[in-house]
Amino acid sequence: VDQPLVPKQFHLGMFEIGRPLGKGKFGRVYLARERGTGFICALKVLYKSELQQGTGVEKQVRREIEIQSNLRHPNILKLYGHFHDSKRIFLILEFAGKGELYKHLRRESRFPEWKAAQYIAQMAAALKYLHRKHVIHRDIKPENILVGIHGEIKISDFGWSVHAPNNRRNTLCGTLDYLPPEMIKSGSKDNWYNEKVDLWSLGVLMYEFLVGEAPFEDTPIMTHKRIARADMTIPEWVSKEAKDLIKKLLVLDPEKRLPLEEVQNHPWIIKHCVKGERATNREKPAK
Ligand SMILES: Cc1cc(NC(=O)CCC(=O)c2ccc(F)c(C(F)(F)F)c2)ccc1-c1nn(C(C)C)c2ncnc(N)c12
Repeated sequence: VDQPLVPKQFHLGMFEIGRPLGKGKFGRVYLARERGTGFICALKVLYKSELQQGTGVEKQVRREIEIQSNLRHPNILKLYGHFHDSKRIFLILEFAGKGELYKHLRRESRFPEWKAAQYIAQMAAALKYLHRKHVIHRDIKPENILVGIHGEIKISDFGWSVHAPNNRRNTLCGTLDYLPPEMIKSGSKDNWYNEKVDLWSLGVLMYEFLVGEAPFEDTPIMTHKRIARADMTIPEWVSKEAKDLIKKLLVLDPEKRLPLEEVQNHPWIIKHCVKGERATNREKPAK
């Protein structure tokens, strides 16, 4: 694939800044076009003052950029490069033409099984790629997923949370819904660095795609309790194949969760994602 944004040294003058796309997690995001090639991208502006000061973070930022720059997968938001001035860090990222997945989910309230299956298949492929590179996402949720111009999903903010200054704040303030049992139980944290945490969150994501709300959604205290017991009910109108896959991912013992290869070969995925006669009829013709 030709890499349009090749130069190692970027600077602000190289870009025409377009409309603001919104506020991202750490900064403002603008549509931008690289003057030379006309390449469209998303430019994220972060204020150094907002990133925790102190040497630790600078190192982490560099490591984060290092990890993200050499990841290349169709379902992972590409970081093309970065540059900074005295006050700001600029990230040049892939433009996701259809914006935030969670907005689509809220608007449609829940996804039909064929669409949910396609998204979960893409997530499994992206997570398999990340895990092969020893990157654990640890923050899989609809808010961290964008949609590309062709409807394909793009995971972002990956690895970022593994290296993020895991001050309890951003873990506690964010939703508990997606945290696996091993991350809410106190005690040994070594399970936090096991990639199986992403399998649990994939199960939570699949449930939320199909049902429109997270499986353990409740008051924080109750969510905590219900996650620790994997206490959820799946509505009877969910297909039995989908129920089967959810139950094989939302398993308390990390070692017993269905591996990504088997997720990709699960009957529910095969039924909806294999092109041609076996795929069930869909609203949209197969691309
Ligand atoms: C631009 C954009 C970026 C991201 N993800 C990230 O930036 C991850 C964090 C990161 O890569 C990172 C890497 C190194 C590093 F040092 C730091 C640090 F420490 F400095 F913070 C952070 C997620 C989404 C969007 C986004 N947002 N939008 C609109 C919906 C607002 C969009 N609409 C269309 N296309 C889009 N791409 C977006």
